[in-house]
Amino acid sequence: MAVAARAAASGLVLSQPVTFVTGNAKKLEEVRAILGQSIPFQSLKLDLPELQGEPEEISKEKARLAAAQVNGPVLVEDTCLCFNALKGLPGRYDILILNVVKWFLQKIGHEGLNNLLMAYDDKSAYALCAFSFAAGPDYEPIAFIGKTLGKIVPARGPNDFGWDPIFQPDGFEQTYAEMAKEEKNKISHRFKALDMVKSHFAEAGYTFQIDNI
Ligand SMILES: O=c1nc[nH]c2c1ncn2[C@H]1C[C@H](O)[C@@H](COP(=O)(O)OP(=O)(O)OP(=O)(O)O)O1
Ligand SMILES: [Mg+2]
Repeated sequence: MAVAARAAASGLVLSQPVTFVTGNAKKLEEVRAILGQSIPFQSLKLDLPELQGEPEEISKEKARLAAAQVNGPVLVEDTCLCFNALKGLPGRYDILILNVVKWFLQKIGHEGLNNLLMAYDDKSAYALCAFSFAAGPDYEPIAFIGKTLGKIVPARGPNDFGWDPIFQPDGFEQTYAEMAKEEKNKISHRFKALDMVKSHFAEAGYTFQIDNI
């Protein structure tokens, strides 16, 4: 394929679809539903190092690594579940939890995450989604952060996507898992971040000129 991206008077011309880097089928399903036809993309699972730090920095670094590997435009995403009760603890444990939630969830399960908060009155939490877009290896990534506030509850609803059964968004009586997919996709952390991605694409005037070579 030709050069990944080149500057043009009307904005950036991308000569290949954006590669959305993920190994998570459920995420991909939601990203497809939310983006619709707005941004041409394909998905790719890449094994990138799990980084530590602030969500925005982690995300941008992931985009840099991915853009170098793909040699084209990339979109990466990290999702975190953060517990406000743990904020007071030393060492940024809220951030630690969110970075390790994948294996943490596998190990201790929904009940374990509830038990973790048993000692605290504050069950409030937020779901945070960090997307970063890099137009190519020579472009600085841009981060988009979406946040949905809620609380941790005993699991309710189908158990087919991560911590959906234990997260009840503020203003709703249902957990993410109990909500219809279309409902979740209207209010979720992922929706909010992707909405910013879409606006950015529209405002920056990116165009796609994709030739099948
Ligand atoms: O909307 C969501 N609702 C419920 N659970 C979710 C959601 N989004 C991510 N999750 C779970 C999956 C994983 O247990 C953990 C960290 O996710 P995270 O590391 O970003 O995803 P991943 O490693 O499975 O896929 P990827 O290849 O895109 O990094 O949170
Ligand atoms: Mg991951």
